[in-house]
Amino acid sequence: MLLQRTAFVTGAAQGLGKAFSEALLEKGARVCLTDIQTQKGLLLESELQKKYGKDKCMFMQCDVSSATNLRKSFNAAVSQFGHIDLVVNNAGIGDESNMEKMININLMGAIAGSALGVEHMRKDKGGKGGVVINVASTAGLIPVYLIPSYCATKFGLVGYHRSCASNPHLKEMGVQFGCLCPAFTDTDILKDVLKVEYPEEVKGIIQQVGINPVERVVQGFLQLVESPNCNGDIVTVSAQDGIQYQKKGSNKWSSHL
Ligand SMILES: NC(=O)C1=CN([C@@H]2O[C@H](COP(=O)(O)OP(=O)(O)OC[C@H]3O[C@@H](n4cnc5c(N)ncnc54)[C@H](O)[C@@H]3O)[C@@H](O)[C@H]2O)C=CC1
Ligand SMILES: CC/C=C\C[C@H](O)/C=C/C=C\C=C\C=C\C(=O)[C@@H](O)C/C=C\CCC(=O)O
Repeated sequence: MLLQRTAFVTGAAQGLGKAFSEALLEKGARVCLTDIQTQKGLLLESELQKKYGKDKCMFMQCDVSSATNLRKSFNAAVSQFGHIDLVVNNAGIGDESNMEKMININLMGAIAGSALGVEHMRKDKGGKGGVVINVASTAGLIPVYLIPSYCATKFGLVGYHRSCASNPHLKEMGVQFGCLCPAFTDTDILKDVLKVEYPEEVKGIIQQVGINPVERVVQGFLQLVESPNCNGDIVTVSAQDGIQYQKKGSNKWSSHL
């Protein structure tokens, strides 16, 4: 299913973005890795090119909070690979002390990435169709009083996902929107969550909720992108409940798609 597909992944230098990219390469896809961290990204590019082949991946420095930067990176990826058919808007931060920056990256960056994805992929304007995956969070589905601004960005992103997925013109565009909502996962972003006003309370919640291993989130991600029809779907991944799906238009969660 992923063989011959070409993905554009933001925030791919480490954490979940790196793990999603490696999983896609493992399945035979080509990946344009992008991140604001140039050195880490270039090191990863060389490591992955050795493992999967030079023509399988490339790294581009890209700050998702700059629409111009994102557009240039999309164009470079298309020049290199010919087309893009999977966009993974994954870049994100958890800095409650800098609300504006967080909105620009977590929400505006994902919206800009989604819009560019649609522009490049839509069949009715010469594209080949494809899928946009927005990486939100369970903190985009349930309120968490300790991280309200982060929640606002992720609730916003879930709302954007649901709205885009309900566009009746998507069929002629050949584009689908899927949304991944992990709960706490073992990556560097968890360091940010401990910088909030009541870190002990966050630790208490994390202790109750548990921490996902990255591999479990990758499993949820792959199930979403490999689904023949993921449009409007939301996949949550948590240490407590594992992988759960909500199909478009349903308010029920189930353990299979
Ligand atoms: N780890 C967790 O507990 C959870 C994470 N998420 C989401 O998963 C996504 C990935 O985060 P993690 O891998 O966990 O964290 P991470 O901190 O390990 O990775 C985030 C990546 O985004 C990049 N990034 C930051 N600002 C950027 C910008 N302006 N432009 C481009 N790239 C930028 C960073 O350089 C880094 O490589 C984020 O959207 C996060 O909100 C969602 C739910 C749970
Ligand atoms: C700066 C943010 C960085 C990472 C956050 C990440 O995106 C993940 C957040 C995920 C989940 C948060 C869950 C929070 C849950 C709650 O606050 C409570 O509603 C649940 C409290 C206890 C759970 C025990 C129970 O199920 O009853």
